Amino acid sequence: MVKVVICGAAGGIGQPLSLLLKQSDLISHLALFDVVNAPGVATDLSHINTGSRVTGHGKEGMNEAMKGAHTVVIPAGVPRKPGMTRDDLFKINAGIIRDLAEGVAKNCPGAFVLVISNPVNSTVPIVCEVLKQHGVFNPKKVFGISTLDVVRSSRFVSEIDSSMDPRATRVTVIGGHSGVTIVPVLSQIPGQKFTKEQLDTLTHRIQYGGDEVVKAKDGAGSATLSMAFAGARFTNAILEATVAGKTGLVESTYVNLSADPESTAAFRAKTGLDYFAQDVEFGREGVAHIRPLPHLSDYEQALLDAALPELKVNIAKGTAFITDNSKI
Ligand SMILES: NC(=O)c1ccc[n+]([C@@H]2O[C@H](COP(=O)([O-])OP(=O)(O)OC[C@H]3O[C@@H](n4cnc5c(N)ncnc54)[C@H](O)[C@@H]3O)[C@@H](O)[C@H]2O)c1
Ligand SMILES: O=C(O)C[C@H](O)C(=O)O
Repeated sequence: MVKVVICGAAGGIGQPLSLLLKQSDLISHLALFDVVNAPGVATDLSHINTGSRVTGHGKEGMNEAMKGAHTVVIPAGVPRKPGMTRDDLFKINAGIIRDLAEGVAKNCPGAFVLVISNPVNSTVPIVCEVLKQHGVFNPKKVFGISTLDVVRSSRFVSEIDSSMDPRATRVTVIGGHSGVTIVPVLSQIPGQKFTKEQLDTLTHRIQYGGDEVVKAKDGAGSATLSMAFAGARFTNAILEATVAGKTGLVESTYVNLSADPESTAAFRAKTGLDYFAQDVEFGREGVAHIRPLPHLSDYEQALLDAALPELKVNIAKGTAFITDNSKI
């Protein structure tokens, strides 16, 4: 039995993500949890003729939804409006994520937890700290989904150079998931010959792609459909590795670096960071290996240097929200 829970399943991301995951043959039970409209979304999806059973769980139904889950995907919380940063969402989303992480600790302590809710740089540390407090933290099983940065990179690169197939062009994106903390490693794309001007354009577009959508939606939220696509791609990769035992799957994702202490020791000592997005190889237990940093061009090294201070602040803020009672 493979039960996957979507928290925030009736939202802008939650609905299309649930639809995409309803198509997975690796899921036997899709449990949709939301404080509004979950039963309606679940009943609708339950008529689709794929193998999984779908259940809906409203406001009081978190424990029931999470009981025995294999994987918990979290797109719950508020999205940005024009003029806001992701960090501006912390005030509301931090408490939501803390409560959901409590639910994981109590109901499915061994589950894989995939965090979409922003600010990802801080919400992932919140989840990890809550699980630590309950004595059930396994760093190999908690992921911040930064796949949308990778998806955007592949697409935007192909718009500048039409010889690059957006489906086949894999771009490693390191750092975090907000503005300057998003560091695309474009120099590693085989055969790339971008000019400095193209690199500037591409890098800015990848770092601020989220703002492009927020602006275009003009107050009606942020990326939902492209995020659902990215979230389904990431969740399917986790399921293929952990349920089906498929090897060789790699995604850039934001993780606690203690998931692979050996491979990340030098980087942690140099930067003092406990969380970072990097290419991760998946295995039966989740993180099998965090790859060493790819070779960075001088241009990318400067981007990384600019990312580190903000990342550090974001991580400390999420961590303190759980560990420092004066911050609650
Ligand atoms: N990681 C990424 O790349 C990425 C991309 C896009 C959006 N996001 C983030 O995802 C989050 C959701 O975005 P959206 O557009 O789907 O928002 P939305 O407002 O459309 O949906 C959020 C849903 O969460 C539900 N919710 C709120 N509190 C809850 C709780 N305690 N338990 C369960 N459900 C709860 C709401 O009822 C709503 O249905 C935002 O924080 C947004 O910034 C992240
Ligand atoms: O930009 C946002 O607030 C949503 C998301 O993080 C994105 O990158 O689209």
